[in-house]
Amino acid sequence: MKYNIAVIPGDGIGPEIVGEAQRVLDAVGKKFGHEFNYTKVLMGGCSIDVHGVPLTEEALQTCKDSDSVLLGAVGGNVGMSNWYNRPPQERPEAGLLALRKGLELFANIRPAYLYPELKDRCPLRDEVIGEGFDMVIMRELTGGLYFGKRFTEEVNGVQKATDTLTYDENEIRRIAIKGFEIARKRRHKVISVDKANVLDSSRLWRKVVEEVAKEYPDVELSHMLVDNCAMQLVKTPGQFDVILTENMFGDILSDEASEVTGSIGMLSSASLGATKLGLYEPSHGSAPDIAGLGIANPIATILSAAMMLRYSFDMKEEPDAIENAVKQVLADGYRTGDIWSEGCKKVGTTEMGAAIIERL
Ligand SMILES: NC(=O)c1ccc[n+]([C@@H]2O[C@H](COP(=O)([O-])OP(=O)(O)OC[C@H]3O[C@@H](n4cnc5c(N)ncnc54)[C@H](O)[C@@H]3O)[C@@H](O)[C@H]2O)c1
Ligand SMILES: CC(C)[C@H](C(=O)O)[C@@H](O)C(=O)O
Ligand SMILES: [Mg+2]
Repeated sequence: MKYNIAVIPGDGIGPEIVGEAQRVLDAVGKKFGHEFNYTKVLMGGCSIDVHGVPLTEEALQTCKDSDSVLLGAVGGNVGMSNWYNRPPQERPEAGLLALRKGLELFANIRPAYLYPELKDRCPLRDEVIGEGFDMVIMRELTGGLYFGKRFTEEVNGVQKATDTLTYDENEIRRIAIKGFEIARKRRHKVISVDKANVLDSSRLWRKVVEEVAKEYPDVELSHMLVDNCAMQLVKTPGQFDVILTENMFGDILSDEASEVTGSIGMLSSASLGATKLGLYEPSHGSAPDIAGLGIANPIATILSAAMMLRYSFDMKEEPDAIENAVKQVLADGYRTGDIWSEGCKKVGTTEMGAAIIERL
């Protein structure tokens, strides 16, 4: 089969990690007889430098016309046109938000799994980790604060900035359904995270999630306030199976969960909508502090490519093969700097990619 993939290397470490994911996809294609065709798309700071905007209409259209999209990361305080000093809607990150919205990818799946081999990289004590850590954050991705009205004004000589948080019941219902569906394939447990003790949007969230839960009697639902959740993630991480939450809470909690797995360099993600077209990207950013050094961990991006094969292309053996190769590489002691510990082989980005391909 032939598949057309839009590839967005982006900024910072983006091109380095995406390059490894593409090499892994090529190896999978060769092994299983698939053809992956790539179309490179500019998005983020690199697009600002060339086109003056973080995402052009043509770039968005190329993504819409593809079978799936693979993304590295965007942003950073570098670039010819000084990306950081631009207003939010003109910054590299605005390109990413426009892409998610433009492709209507409302469901962001972020799995956080602690490989037994990385237990010593987890900052939590053994008795806290207990049986291990294997959860998924189902994050709403096209609503909430990120897409509300925002403006800065001067009122009576005082600077005032406003961001609004809005959800309607349909937006909540469709992400809740995705959360319960994924829980059905896992340990049948959803913890819905909100701030219903303060926010109207959270009260509606809770009400709609409870309605949806009635259709899933085999899935246990409980609610947790977001501040408590941030604490519980490091106190009793094993209690979580699926966290279902809104956009901003999911952004913050997924970075926290990533550290429990040893490094944000391990956290993959898939963004899905109503069709098979998905966006696959690591949960981390462009890591400007290590860009160009050849030391970034490509595993999150490689695991995101595996998610692409599973969710957009309905493959099974192929993503399993990638995931097993990653497990094997870790068991064989290969580590990039972010997950390295005494006694392991420290490798760079390309060596890690090559070691995974060897084990495919
Ligand atoms: N999806 C995206 O494109 C995305 C996601 C998050 C942040 N960003 C952007 O990235 C820029 C930098 O953001 P930040 O510094 O807050 O977050 P970041 O995730 O880029 O980096 C945080 C820390 O984690 C490390 N890190 C991240 N990925 C790594 C990897 N694969 N291997 C090893 N170490 C890794 C970095 O070196 C850094 O120390 C900002 O402009 C931000 O908006 C983009
Ligand atoms: C870069 C930024 C807009 C993005 C987000 O907040 O969604 C990132 O932090 C992420 O987690 O994918
Ligand atoms: Mg984030």
